[in-house]
Amino acid sequence: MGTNPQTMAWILDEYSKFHGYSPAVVTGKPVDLGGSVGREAATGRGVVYATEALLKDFGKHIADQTFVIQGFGNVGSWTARLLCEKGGKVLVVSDATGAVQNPCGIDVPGLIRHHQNTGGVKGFSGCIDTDPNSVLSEPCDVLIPAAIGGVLTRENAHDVRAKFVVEAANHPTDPDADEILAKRNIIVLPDVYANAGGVTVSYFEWVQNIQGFMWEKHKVSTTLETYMTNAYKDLKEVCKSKNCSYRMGAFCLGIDRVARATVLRGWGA
Ligand SMILES: NC(=O)C1=CN([C@@H]2O[C@H](COP(=O)(O)OP(=O)(O)OC[C@H]3O[C@@H](n4cnc5c(N)ncnc54)[C@H](O)[C@@H]3O)[C@@H](O)[C@H]2O)C=CC1
Ligand SMILES: O=C(O)CCC(=O)C(=O)O
Repeated sequence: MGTNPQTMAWILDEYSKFHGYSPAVVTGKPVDLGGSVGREAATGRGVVYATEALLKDFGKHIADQTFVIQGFGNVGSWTARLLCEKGGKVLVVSDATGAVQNPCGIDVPGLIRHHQNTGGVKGFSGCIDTDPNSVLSEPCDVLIPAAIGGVLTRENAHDVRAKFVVEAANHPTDPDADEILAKRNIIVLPDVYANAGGVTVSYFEWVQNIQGFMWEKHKVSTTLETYMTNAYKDLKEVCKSKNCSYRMGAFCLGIDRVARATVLRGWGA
């Protein structure tokens, strides 16, 4: 958060001054300096693939759902843009400058232009300004926190009026809120899966850097879609077999993979 490809270019440059040109040492670089095409959009794109997989499982589609998004930086704006392209209706968007609302669906490309011109979402002419403090309790099908951590707490989890929470930000839901949302049958898709599109394309960037062979945009997007869709299937299977939440399932899956690799290396008891 608060960084961009320019920041990663400085890290690359500083490291390379001491160790020689080493593009694979940092990811999220500008494409002109060995970054991957598609990395900028990757986290939002991954959030959308994850949301699509979740909704499909519940017999729903992005095109018939409404969305509220907190945060309109890299992750929030790409998520909004791609949801909109798939026919989803984004009702409310907020950022550090304020919040905007349009019950008929926000013109996301217009909001992106307004954001580029003014540095925030506040005052966008296609919407009405609304209270940023009530964003998490706005009625919608899917609530997407895509800003800072710790925003869903025991103080406000009772007020959430979404059916699904897709964690695009890192740890937006604290453990108390997680419990409250579960009791209220609100499905939470955890950050460890939902926002993994970013780190996945960072992995693709690293692969491209060490191979010295850059991929085309289509390959990045389609490979990411395969990873996110397969990961959802694996996650769902664990949740079913253990009768647990998506968060618990994701942790079980991750820990089990590390444990298996550890035992295979001869570290077993
Ligand atoms: N950029 C990436 O590839 C990934 C980012 N994430 C997580 O996603 C979240 C967002 O990251 P980015 O979009 O990259 O950051 P960013 O710096 O591009 O954007 C952050 C956004 O949050 C807004 N914001 C800050 N404080 C706020 C508040 N109190 N209420 C509402 N909005 C607020 C800012 O105005 C801005 O729109 C962070 O939690 C980050 O850790 C997770 C995985 C990958
Ligand atoms: O790009 C990466 O390697 C990590 C991105 C990520 O997961 C984050 O910003 O939290």
